[in-house]
Amino acid sequence: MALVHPRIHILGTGGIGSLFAYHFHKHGIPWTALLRRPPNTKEGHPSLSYMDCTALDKRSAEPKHIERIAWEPTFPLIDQEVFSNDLVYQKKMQQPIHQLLVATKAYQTVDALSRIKHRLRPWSTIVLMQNGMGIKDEVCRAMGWHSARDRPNFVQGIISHGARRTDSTVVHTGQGTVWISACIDTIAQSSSDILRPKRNHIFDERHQTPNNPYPTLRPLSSSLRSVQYPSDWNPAFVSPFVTPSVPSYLPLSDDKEIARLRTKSLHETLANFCRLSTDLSLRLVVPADLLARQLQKLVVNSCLNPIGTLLQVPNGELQTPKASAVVKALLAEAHGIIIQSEEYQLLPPEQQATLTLDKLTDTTFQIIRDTQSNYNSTLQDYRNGSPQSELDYMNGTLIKMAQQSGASAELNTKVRDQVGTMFSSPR
Ligand SMILES: CC(C)(CO)[C@@H](O)C(=O)[O-]
Repeated sequence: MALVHPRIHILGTGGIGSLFAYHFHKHGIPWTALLRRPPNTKEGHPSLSYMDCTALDKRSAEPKHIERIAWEPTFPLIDQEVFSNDLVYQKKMQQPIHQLLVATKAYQTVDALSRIKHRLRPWSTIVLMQNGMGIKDEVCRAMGWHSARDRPNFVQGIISHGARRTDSTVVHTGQGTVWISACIDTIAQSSSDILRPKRNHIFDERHQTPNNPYPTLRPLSSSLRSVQYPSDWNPAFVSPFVTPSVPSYLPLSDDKEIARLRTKSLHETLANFCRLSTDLSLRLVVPADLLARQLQKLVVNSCLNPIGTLLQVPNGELQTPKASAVVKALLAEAHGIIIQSEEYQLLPPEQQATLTLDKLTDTTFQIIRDTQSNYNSTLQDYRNGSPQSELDYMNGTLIKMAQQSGASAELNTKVRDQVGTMFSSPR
């Protein structure tokens, strides 16, 4: 029997969301784009083209087309009028989402997720693939997911590929890497367990070597494979007047059953992403490894993005003596903040050793050299007219960490506020 891959829903179909969409399509993984409004196509079916501008081989720059992609609107403004009496549409809009990739801007996440909250279950798996930190906690607070039992699984990703979407074409502009890991629920376990992956059913670290330091996904046990997701669609609920916030499934009362469903969904989601390992240099890492990489990226983004944005220059210009002195001062402050943070304290010594000031400085200036002709993403957002910057999830996260530990965040506050003023002024 052919293997059926569970469907992935994608929220945020800009460059990164569409890059994943193309690769899911290539690997036969069904996916649905959740769009703000019905796509504007003559045929009534959207299409997506993929253009690889990262390869030297000119032939690969030929666009590859995907026709008739599945889509669902999430913002039923226009749709309310068009579809409010359509029972099939109503039914579709209530169906549970088992796997969700979130690739919106960090500051759009809560609003976008709140529109599909009624379709998420405690065993759904949400993959956050965005810049910055602190998004998961903000989402859980805003959705009222206070206990490990109500909230879905979370997977955190870090991506360094460059991609942009123009109309229906996604252009892969820079080869990079994707790192993903499960977020182990901090409520369910004591803090010393959080980053100890050997205790869970997901990672297999037996075959790691110095040349291949990555764990593999444990095979899904046959007992979990046979677990069925509750079929929660009750046709009696099909009504044009269904209120999305009313759950249309009978909540499960058995904690063990919920835990089994969660493990199955988490595993299936990671397995779907791992199918893109070769195409997108995607690496599954243990949670401690991912957290260390997130902290490193947080520091790089918090020091490079605001200065490049305030000066409105490409990354390479940050090597001038004046600009690099400011970047270095920010780096010193950011380092002082992270080493006093709760997150850093959770890391094992080998991961803490990757976050010294010298290493962070070397990495930041290496990235500046590697991306010298690029404009950083915050400056691109500014030039594209975004109403808000993602710095609240970069420098803003460092400032929150500093408030908790009592470290100084004077410079980070200053640049965050200056960039905030820039974004709120007319362009
Ligand atoms: C690495 C980076 C700073 C390069 O521009 C990128 O993460 C960005 O633009 O945000």
